[in-house]
Amino acid sequence: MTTAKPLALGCVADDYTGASDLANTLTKAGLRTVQTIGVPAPDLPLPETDAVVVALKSRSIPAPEAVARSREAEAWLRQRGAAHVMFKVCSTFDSTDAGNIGPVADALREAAGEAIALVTPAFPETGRSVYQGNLFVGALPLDESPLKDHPLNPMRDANLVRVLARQSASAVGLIDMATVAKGPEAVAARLDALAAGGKGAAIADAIFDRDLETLGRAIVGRRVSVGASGLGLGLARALAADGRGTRDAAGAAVGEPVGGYAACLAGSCSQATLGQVAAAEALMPVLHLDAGRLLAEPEAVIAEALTFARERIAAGPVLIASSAEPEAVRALQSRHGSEAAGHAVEAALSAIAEGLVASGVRRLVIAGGETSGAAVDRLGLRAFLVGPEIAAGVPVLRSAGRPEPMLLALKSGNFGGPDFFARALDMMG
Ligand SMILES: Nc1ncnc2c1ncn2[C@@H]1O[C@H](COP(=O)(O)OP(=O)(O)OP(=O)(O)O)[C@@H](O)[C@H]1O
Ligand SMILES: O=C(O)[C@@H](O)C(=O)CO
Repeated sequence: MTTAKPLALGCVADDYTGASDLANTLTKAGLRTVQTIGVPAPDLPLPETDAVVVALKSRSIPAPEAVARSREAEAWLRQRGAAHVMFKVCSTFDSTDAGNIGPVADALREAAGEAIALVTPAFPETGRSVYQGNLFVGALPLDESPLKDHPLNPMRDANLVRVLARQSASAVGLIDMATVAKGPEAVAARLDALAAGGKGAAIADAIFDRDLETLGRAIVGRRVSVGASGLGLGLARALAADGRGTRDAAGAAVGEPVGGYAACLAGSCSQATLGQVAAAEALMPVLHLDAGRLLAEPEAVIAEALTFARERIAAGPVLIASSAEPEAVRALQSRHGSEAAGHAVEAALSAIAEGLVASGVRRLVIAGGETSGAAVDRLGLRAFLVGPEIAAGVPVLRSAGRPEPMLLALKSGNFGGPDFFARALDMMG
């Protein structure tokens, strides 16, 4: 990576859509940002940038591997001058009692030589708020939201002090709203008091962007933090205010149209994505994959999906979806196991992505974090420049380091409105 000035901010994201979400937020807040896929190889030419988000696919892998990959990314960011490294996690705190938020946060805090790390997934733009340590998705506590049915990590407890403590070696404290409302100095003092009392992590309340700006100002001079894009917003605004940003950062040029065909893939089973797939039926040909048959005879299902696409993409975009309602997902998982079913479907969708690109697709919309990660890895994409925002948390991305550029949209499962696929394709045209 060739960049002259030291990075204002380094970020390590635990999935690709989350990385895009954060890169979008940082760009809008005034930091020119590049998203890389993994730690970039030395030969990867990248523009001068204020921030780098290193995207990993580490949310649902064994914790020791997630820790190793995250520490490698953190070290790379420090070498490029990042004084602060933020570990980007899901705004719905997607994790299990095995991790990986706790183990990775512990490791990055230790690597940074910090006594305590502030942690908050609050992201008001998408309706995520934290109060008394409890995470709300809209008006619902996390454990009453659709996230309770997540295929890989169903969230069954809204109290993040408890959730993080179960997966962390650190004792976990709380920075409550009353403290946040007093301003950054009060937050910093509370952090130091918790550290003195033996806490290694502190869940911070936040409901509005102003709360995140307070948190950003409180920790911008420290070396590590953990959060979703809301905390990224707070840090970016603090850094931009200190002159560390770029005036025209928002919506970095996506460059000339990339041409080629367009296609959409959906592996997310979130309620938002299910609604988007349903809305797409009126706009483009949609193929619903039979996940049960896909596990039994993947090659046949992949070949049929690519035939479906090849017969139609010259006339316009198509959508290929494995997305299903929770009860259907649970039925498949009960027969094959959650991880095995998930990984098999991801592998099939990534093979379809490869076949689509081989058939001339250069504009690709993908719904789902794990699904996006599998497809981007299969396509060998190495980095992205951040373009205009399609929907909250989802920018247009232009591939970097690829002979024939592509445009992508990597949509977190819960993000976007019913017209997301249409909006994305329109902005990538
Ligand atoms: N019909 C299905 N039955 C069972 N599992 C499925 C089915 N379709 C997709 N999956 C799996 O469900 C998981 C969906 O995870 P993914 O991260 O892609 O979406 P998401 O969790 O909604 O998005 P995000 O991580 O951005 O919130 C993947 O492992 C995918 O392979
Ligand atoms: O923070 C979020 O909700 C998203 O960026 C995400 O991480 C989904 O995988």
